[in-house]
Amino acid sequence: MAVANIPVIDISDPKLNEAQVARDLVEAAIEHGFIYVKNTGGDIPIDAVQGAFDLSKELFAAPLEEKQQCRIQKNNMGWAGMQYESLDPKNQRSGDFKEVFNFGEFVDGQPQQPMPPSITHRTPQINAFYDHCYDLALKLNHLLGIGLDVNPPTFFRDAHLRANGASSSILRLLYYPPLPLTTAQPEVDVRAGAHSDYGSLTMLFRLPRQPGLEILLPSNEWVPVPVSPPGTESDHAPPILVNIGDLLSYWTDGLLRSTVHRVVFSGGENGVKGETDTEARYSIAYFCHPVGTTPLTAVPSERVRAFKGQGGTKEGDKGKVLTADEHLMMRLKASYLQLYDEKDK
Ligand SMILES: O=C(O)CCC(=O)C(=O)O
Ligand SMILES: [Fe+2]
Repeated sequence: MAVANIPVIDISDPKLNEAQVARDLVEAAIEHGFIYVKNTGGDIPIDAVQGAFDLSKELFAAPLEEKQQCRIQKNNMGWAGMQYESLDPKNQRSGDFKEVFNFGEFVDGQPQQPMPPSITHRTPQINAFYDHCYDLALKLNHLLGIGLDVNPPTFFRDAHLRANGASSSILRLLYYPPLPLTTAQPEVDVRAGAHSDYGSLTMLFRLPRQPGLEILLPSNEWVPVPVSPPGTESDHAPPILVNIGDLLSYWTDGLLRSTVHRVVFSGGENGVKGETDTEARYSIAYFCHPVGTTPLTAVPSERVRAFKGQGGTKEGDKGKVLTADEHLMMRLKASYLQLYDEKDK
């Protein structure tokens, strides 16, 4: 079966030509909205990724009461249980078949949401992994600035610097239990409903042989995104999957593509060869957001300007410049109706 034809890019080899890598990254962001970033350990150590998955398994195995003490709040931090979130409420029969835990930005090494007591001893490890993701996200934002000839090329990177203020960036651990084979659950249809991400960009870590992610092509066809695409099978770890979020697409007037994706029970023969979903699936996403007060003003890039001139879109644009936080709030309200309805009354 067809699989997504997403380019694999190596951004960590110091011998590579930075300008060329940046152009390749931008072309992939324009055409696909998704990019595989080779995971050589140069940016994020391989054992840090493995350690984060081990921690995730420990966290989701913690007693339910511990997790319930950390329920997700309006600040988008904390734990959400099975079928709480519905990423595609109009088309789903039931909530997403998954549990998640969202970590907000750490402040002076301290988490900003309650932690299940079983994993508090691992706080420094989560903090360190968060920082690795932050550093890589800065690098990617810088490369996008270079590839788009933004003046200055640090335009996007600077908008993400912690030194300039707090952001809504989130490190999210995801756990998708297997579908019990013995119980007929016709109401369970999807692991994560169709959606696009809200932030500037997302970095996704997956485990070998754990399929399920699909993207929607412009032809309206769903195709799987293999964990280990051709050419990466013998790497020490699968590539990090990077995708452009709604905010960066909005900011660039739609030039960079925010692609709709979902996680399905892909089942035997429909899946990618060598990948199976009879077991629990774990993934880790880092949702990168600019500093909350960043105004999403016109991007100083000829390429972006020319695209806007050709009719690029800015959904929701009513002449008012939104800040990064205002843009996020608009998107969150749509998928956490339950939370916002209860609290806004
Ligand atoms: O688990 C995955 O592979 C993707 C999750 C995802 O798309 C999300 O949480 O936004
Ligand atoms: Fe997503």
